[in-house]
Amino acid sequence: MDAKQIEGDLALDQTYIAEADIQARLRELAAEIARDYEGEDLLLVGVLRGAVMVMADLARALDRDVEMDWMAVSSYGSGTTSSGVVRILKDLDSDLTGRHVLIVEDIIDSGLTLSWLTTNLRSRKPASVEICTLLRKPEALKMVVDVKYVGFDIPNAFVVGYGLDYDERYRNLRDIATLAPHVYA
Ligand SMILES: O=P(O)(O)OC[C@H]1O[C@H](OP(=O)(O)OP(=O)(O)O)[C@H](O)[C@@H]1O
Ligand SMILES: Nc1nc2[nH]cnc2c(=O)[nH]1
Ligand SMILES: [Mg+2]
Repeated sequence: MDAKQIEGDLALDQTYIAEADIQARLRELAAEIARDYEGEDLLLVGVLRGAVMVMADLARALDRDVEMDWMAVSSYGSGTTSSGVVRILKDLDSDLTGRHVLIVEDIIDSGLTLSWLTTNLRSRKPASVEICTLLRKPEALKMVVDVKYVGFDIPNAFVVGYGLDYDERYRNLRDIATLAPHVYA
C-alpha cells in the first residue's frame, strides 16, 4: 500500500517519512553496522510485530552474513499510550551466550520496551547487546539505555506505517505517516 492509496483516508494526516528516505537511511545504518561488527558473528533480534519491515530491509542492506531471531513483546495493546507493562508473547529460539546481539526496533517512544528488553537479554550472557531503531521520540532521550544506531529523531506525534500500527491498521503502508489527532485524542 502506498501513500496514494490512503490519500482519501481521514485517519491519516500526511506522509511523514517517504519510502525512499527510509531506505536511504537504512543503507547508511547498514554500512555503519557492517563496519562496527567486521569479523564478528552477528545476531539480529527483531521485535515483533512492529520491527518486521525494518528487519527485512536492514538485513538485506547488510553486505554480510547475519542470523535473525524474533521476540514478540507488547506494551501498547490497541491504544496509543504505553500500558507500562511489558509482556513476552514469544521468546527467542537462539541461545545468546557469547553472541553479539543487535536488537532491531521500529520506534523508541517512552523507552519502556527497550529498557526492559535490553536488561532481559543482557541477563542471558551475550558478548554484547546493542540497539538499532528506525525512529526515536524525545521521551526516549531520557532513557538510561544507550541506543547505538538511530534512523531518525522525530517529534512527539503518533506515527503509523512501515510496520507501525494503529489498532493493527497501516502496518503495510510503505511510507511513515502521522495519524490525525482526532483519531486518538
Ligand atoms: O518505547 P515504548 O514506549 O515502549 O514504545 C515502543 C514500542 O511500541 C510499539 O510496539 P507495541 O508494543 O505497540 O507492539 P507491536 O510492535 O506489535 O506493534 C513499537 O513497535 C515499539 O516496540
Ligand atoms: N504506531 C505507533 N506505535 C508506537 N508505539 C510507541 N510509539 C508509537 C507511535 O508513534 N506509533
Ligand atoms: Mg513493537
